[in-house]
Amino acid sequence: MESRSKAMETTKNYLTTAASVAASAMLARTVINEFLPSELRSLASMGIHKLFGRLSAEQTIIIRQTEGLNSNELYDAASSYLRTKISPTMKRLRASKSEDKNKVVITFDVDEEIIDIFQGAEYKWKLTSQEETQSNSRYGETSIQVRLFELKFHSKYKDVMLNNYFSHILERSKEIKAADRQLKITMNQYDEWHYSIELNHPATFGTLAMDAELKRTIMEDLARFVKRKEYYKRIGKAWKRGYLLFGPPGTGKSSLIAAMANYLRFDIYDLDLKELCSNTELKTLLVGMPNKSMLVIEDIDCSIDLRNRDEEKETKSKPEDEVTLSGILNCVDGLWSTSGEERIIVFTTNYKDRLDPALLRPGRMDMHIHMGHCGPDGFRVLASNYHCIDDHPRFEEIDELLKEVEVTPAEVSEELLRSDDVDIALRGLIQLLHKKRKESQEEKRRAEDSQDNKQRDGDSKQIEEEKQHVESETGVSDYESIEEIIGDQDWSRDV
Ligand SMILES: Nc1ncnc2c1ncn2[C@@H]1O[C@H](COP(=O)(O)OP(=O)(O)OP(=O)(O)O)[C@@H](O)[C@H]1O
Ligand SMILES: [Mg+2]
Repeated sequence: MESRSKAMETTKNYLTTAASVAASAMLARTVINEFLPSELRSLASMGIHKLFGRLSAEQTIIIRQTEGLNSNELYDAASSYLRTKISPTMKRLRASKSEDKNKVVITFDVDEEIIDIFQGAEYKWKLTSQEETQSNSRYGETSIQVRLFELKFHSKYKDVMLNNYFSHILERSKEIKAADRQLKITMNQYDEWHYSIELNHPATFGTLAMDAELKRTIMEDLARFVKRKEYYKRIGKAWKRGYLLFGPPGTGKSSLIAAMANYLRFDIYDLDLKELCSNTELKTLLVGMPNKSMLVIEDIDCSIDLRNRDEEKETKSKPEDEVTLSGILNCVDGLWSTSGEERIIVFTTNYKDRLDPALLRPGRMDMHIHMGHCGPDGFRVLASNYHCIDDHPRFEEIDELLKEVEVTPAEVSEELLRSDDVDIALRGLIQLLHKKRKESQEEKRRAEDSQDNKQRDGDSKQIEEEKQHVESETGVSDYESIEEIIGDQDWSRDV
């Protein structure tokens, strides 16, 4: 009896150890032969054969939280990765939040299973926990709980798993961690990246009011850029991309920069050129920037005189005591930071026409983005941001006004924020649009009047000149009388 239960227990243990299925099969056959009546033997043998056929194809890999004293990177990566695979059908989940993060993290609990499909193969994950004894010189033997993942898969996918699946998990977990990371904005003082603060700008492409088509183009451009490491290598170009944002104040240039950083999960390096004394200092700062970061130079037209490159050439003999346009161009062309990769460079300006054509030349800044006044697309986004509405009886009227009136998204936002009551807020906006329309009509009228005045001034000046000319030629001082004198004469021939 004792030997029988021992044999059964051994069989059970073997059954759970997929790596030793062949041995288990042999043992099971022995058990069948020894303990089952002959008529049941053939039936049981067939069943066991099928079962082991299936099990022998299944392999299990154990991924422990720690290996000895070392933490296991693969376990951490799998934890992050599997978090993204949690499905609503799972019965037991765990929730946690640390004080320094403002997010609740959901993970799955011990004994829950997750099935993941990768490159056509099925991987079955289960989190388990087991008690182990640990000897310690101080406390002697203590028991600890060790977490581990059991990963089961068909043995034919073993190579795929070892070569691709684990690296996929490690790669994805890096991305997930990057997405969870708090973004920073770093500023320079003189020639050093001096202090960083958390970037908590809430702008995203979703909340940005701009032409829908332009928004889509920018998002696609960014997404393509980050995927193109190999492409840039192949064409021999630094893995960088430059954007020039231009438009009047309050049209969302800085908001777009924040949206780009939030979208790519890149830190921002906000460079104040006025803090710098030379191109060398500029180089030092660029070299000190990490990968996956965004260099931002706002109001580039105000930071440095970028109008006349010829002047720069003329003063070339001067010591390098300022940041020059060619310094900036080198930074755009990526000459000083060929070691760095995955960089975005963004310049902003309110006045594109003040920039040197060298900076605007094709191939220099990859995309020129015009941030314009608020149109119907932009207004819809703002109405949804501030009042969670996507339609309202007054939208049509507003759309019509927006076609005529130049108003910035910042001005529209301000009106929408004035009241929680959407009707009051929209009424305020309509009043603003009417006021602006009136102002611009008056301005137009004034401009036309001044044009007329100029024309009139010009005419009277011309008349005055003609008068003086006639005076000097004829000695007659009264214009009326000149007309009388010359009468029908051919003036040009006479004069
Ligand atoms: N396109 C936009 N979409 C959403 N909100 C906007 C947009 N433009 C402006 N705003 C609102 O107006 C505020 C000011 O906009 P922002 O600072 O982005 O403008 P800017 O173009 O950078 O102006 P400046 O030229 O003065 O630097 C933002 O915080 C935001 O609330
Ligand atoms: Mg700005």
